[in-house]
Amino acid sequence: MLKQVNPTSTAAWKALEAHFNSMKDVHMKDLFDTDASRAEKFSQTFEDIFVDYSKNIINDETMKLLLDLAKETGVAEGIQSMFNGEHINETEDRAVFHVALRNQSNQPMKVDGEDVMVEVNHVLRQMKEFTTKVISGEWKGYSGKSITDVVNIGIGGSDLGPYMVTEALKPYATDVNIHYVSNVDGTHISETLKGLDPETTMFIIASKTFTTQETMTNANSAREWFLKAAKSENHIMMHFVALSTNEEKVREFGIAPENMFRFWDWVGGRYSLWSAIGLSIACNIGYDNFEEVLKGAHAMDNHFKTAEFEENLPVILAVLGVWYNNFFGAESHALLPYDQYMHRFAAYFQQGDMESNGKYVDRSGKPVDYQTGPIIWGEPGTNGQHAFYQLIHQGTKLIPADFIAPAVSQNPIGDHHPKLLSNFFAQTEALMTGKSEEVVVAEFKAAGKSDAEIEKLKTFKVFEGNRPTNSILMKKLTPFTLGALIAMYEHKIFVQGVMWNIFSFDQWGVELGKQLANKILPELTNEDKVESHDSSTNQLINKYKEMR
Ligand SMILES: O=P(O)(O)OC[C@H]1O[C@H](O)[C@H](O)[C@@H](O)[C@@H]1O
Repeated sequence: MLKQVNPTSTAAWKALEAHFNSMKDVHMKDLFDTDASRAEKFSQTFEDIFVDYSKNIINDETMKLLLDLAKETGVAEGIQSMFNGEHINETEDRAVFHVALRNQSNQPMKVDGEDVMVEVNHVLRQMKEFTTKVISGEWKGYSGKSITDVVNIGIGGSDLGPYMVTEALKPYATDVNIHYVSNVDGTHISETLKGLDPETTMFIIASKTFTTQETMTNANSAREWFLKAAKSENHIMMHFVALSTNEEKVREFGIAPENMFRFWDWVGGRYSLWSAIGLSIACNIGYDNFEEVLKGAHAMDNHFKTAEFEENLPVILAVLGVWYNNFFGAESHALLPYDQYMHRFAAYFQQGDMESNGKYVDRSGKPVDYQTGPIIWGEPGTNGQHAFYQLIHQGTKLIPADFIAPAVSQNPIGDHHPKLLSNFFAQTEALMTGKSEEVVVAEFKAAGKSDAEIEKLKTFKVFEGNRPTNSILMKKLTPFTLGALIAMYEHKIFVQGVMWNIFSFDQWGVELGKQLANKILPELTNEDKVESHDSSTNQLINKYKEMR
């Protein structure tokens, strides 16, 4: 079990508060000027991933105290508890065992005394068999044609991970086209089905619970669309498979058990791309590449489990986040991949991080009196530069950011990649060094501006700098590297949750809206005036009924 420690009650927290007072006005530029070994010291390599975290407002003492905080709050014990399969998701009384899904070592991993690897490997074999048949064309649709298009219907954890990964690994895609439908907005499925042929389309209904309104609605519409052409319900088995933990509901929907790919309650939705939920990934990039993703994650799991905190990438990134979140008062954290293929990376970790650590009640059930999870956001570079970087450079809010890029482009045309990476390096440099008034004035003078003009404009052109960034450089965005990168962020989130004394693996906060939507839905289907809500909600519902 995770031990309960209020982080603010620890000796390390108190020491960090005092230390913060001595660091808050320090400029990183001075830290670099006075320590030639700084970049090397605050960098860490893992396989093909190089992380430079030297552009943070930290010194040796900061890192020592932050790692002390991790130790005092029980991170080492927490890691052990997770890998031991303990029920650390206490409010749902479940283990948190996605690490078993990518356990490529085949060492037994037990939950409640049972080795889960037998079933995990069984489902992986089932996935391999299925995807090999689909990709090779051996799997035939009802009219005898091979499958050309696979549509994954799911939402949240049953959509974001597979969608992000298939986008990120597009260069590895086979001829099977992949589509994702998540939104209950009829537009999403309608637009997706346009141009698809029922004879050659396979639907993957991905839902851990198999009760999610959006997914079931989309699945039913897909079924109708399919049956319109296929006519007979007997044909469903050739075109619909299910990924779920809920066998009964899958059967009720009309999907045969042999077309069901199982996973288990110890797999959290937002940590499930490694499970059967990854079937669309394997259909798209092939099973062997999917296995490479698992291998990369497994390698990161081993690093996380065994590396000293001083060299432990997820731990280092986690404590840096705590530093800004809890001492500098930063509200958000930006993920900025300089790789177009990673355009869904921030969206994926919005769920990963915010659904995990967006909690104001601690593990004892009491409201916290300190900040927990940050707002995660971001867009791929260089698009973000031309949109929101102004605020990162000169706004009033501190926004720590991770810059992520591959050294080798999958599309090395002309000088695109050096240009892309020159922007990455320039932005992180500029965010750190800024631009002083002296430099601004000198530039104006060189351009022949008058003293009056300089006086009028100079403050607008000054950059304070001292904006913290982590630079994550990988050799190439391969399935293995992506797997490791995702696992690194997953574990970062876990470490932060332990340090904040919250439960990172439940998500009660999404329930209320769902409940109310279920209450409102029947009110929308009749002509009665609605009066059962607050006046604003009544007004909106009645307005909608008037307008439709
Ligand atoms: O996979 P499903 O059971 O359909 O759940 C899909 C999503 O539903 C909810 O929104 C949960 O908060 C998410 O964590 C989950 O990923």
